[in-house]
Amino acid sequence: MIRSSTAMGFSGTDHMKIVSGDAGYVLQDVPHLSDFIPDLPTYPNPLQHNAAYSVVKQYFVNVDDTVPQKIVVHKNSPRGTHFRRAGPRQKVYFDSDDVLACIVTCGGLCPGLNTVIREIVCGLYHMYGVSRILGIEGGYRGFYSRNTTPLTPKIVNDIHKRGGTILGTSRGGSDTSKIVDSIQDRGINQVYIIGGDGTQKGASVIFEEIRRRGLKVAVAGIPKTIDNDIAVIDKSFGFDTAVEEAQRAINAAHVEAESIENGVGVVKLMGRYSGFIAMYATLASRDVDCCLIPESPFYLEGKGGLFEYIEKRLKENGHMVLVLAEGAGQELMAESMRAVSHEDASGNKLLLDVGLWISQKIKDHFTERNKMVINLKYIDPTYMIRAIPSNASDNVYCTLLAQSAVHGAMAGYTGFTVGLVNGRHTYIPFYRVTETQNQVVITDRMWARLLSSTNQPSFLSSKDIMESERKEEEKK
Ligand SMILES: Nc1ncnc2c1ncn2[C@@H]1O[C@H](COP(=O)(O)OP(=O)(O)O)[C@@H](O)[C@H]1O
Ligand SMILES: O=P(O)(O)OC[C@H]1O[C@](O)(COP(=O)(O)O)[C@@H](O)[C@@H]1O
Ligand SMILES: [Mg+2]
Repeated sequence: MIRSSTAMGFSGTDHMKIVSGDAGYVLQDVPHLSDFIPDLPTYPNPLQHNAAYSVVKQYFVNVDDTVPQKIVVHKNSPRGTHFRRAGPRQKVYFDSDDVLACIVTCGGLCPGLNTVIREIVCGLYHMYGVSRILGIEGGYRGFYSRNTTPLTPKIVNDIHKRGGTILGTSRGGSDTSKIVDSIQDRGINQVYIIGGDGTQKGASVIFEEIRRRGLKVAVAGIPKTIDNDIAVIDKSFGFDTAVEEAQRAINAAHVEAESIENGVGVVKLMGRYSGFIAMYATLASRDVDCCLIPESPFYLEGKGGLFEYIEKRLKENGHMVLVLAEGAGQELMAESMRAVSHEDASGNKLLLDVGLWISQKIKDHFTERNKMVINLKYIDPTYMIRAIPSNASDNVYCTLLAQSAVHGAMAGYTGFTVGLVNGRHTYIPFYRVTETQNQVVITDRMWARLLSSTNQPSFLSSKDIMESERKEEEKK
């Protein structure tokens, strides 16, 4: 039995809605329009008359269905945190003719953005009969500085075959009250926000302001991050595509390196704070001798250092390939360059180019010491990877995310991000995806698999291991 408990009150940005049950069951629920607007009318879900869906047994999701965050459990361990299962509900809180939806894309590009836009438009239109959908151009600031563009299934028909976002995007410029004024003035009542961690923080404050004003407007986030750095969810869309495309750069580096004497191929991949793309691209390739990520500190000189390892690999194998995430070695580099730190328009730290820096360091080391002649080739495929359309599996994933968002908003849920948790689509409250970042845990099995596949040094002292374990403990 589920006992509705404690923190149903909403306060400031801590709008937590928590339901607890027997055996340590906790549901971190998402807000609903009826939480702050009384006596809202409901309507039967139009899908029940849809020829395709009406024949599906149990098509509508049971209102009590929830998905556990942890699926590995022990006999006596508490059941732990759960999220509301995504999907169509029997009752909806919007009459389709009254819906005016809008879609905005914010932050950096990511393969699959256009697919999500397409499937929100087609989902609203074909499943719910909603035909008034606006595109907000150029990210958050487009709400108040640009005209809107109408979106129909015809207009978005083949956009999933193109990279980028047809709506344009931007960093910075998220003026919450101007955005909500624009939503209110235009009569928009469903807002679909596609973007990364920064965007979801923006979506959360937009939702807060909408709730404060008591507007019947559903706010749904669709998490976008090529870096896979969004917490809670299994994986972000575009990540698979990025790992696949990164193989082309790694292959090129490998071909170059093995064709010349003492060839060293260096490839820099995306990953500001999280090295998932570098880690998975390395594991997939098998041509990589060393992978460096932000989560795992490393050093260059001396015993167990990178230079010693490169020399060893060149002597053993005649060539080597190094893959690094853009956020790797930032502290090491800042120390050696005494660099001043800068930020982009969204407040993200602007990184120094670790690829160029490390390439120069490697060249200097081998030429200055007159150790051996090396031939180093540096490849930075960042924007070539980011700009491609999503692959087949990401296309399917984007479709399901978009449809989950549409079902959630139509059912009156708001202030949520859609996400895959243990293979099931869920609605996650904003605060859970914005409070921490998803990072590679260097004391987990996956990083151990990588170390054993490349045979690179771990560069870790026992102090580093303890520090990593402490950080993980803090997150729990
Ligand atoms: N803490 C925040 N509060 C409100 N808006 C934010 C916040 N952080 C970022 N944003 C806004 O979200 C948008 C995208 O953020 P950015 O960090 O550039 O990309 P991403 O969403 O991909 O992480 C920008 O318009 C930015 O102003
Ligand atoms: O050149 P830009 O647009 O600032 O983007 C660079 C950043 O965008 C990313 O690809 C993704 O970052 P966001 O998720 O914050 O958009 C990072 O890996 C990279 O540091
Ligand atoms: Mg970000």
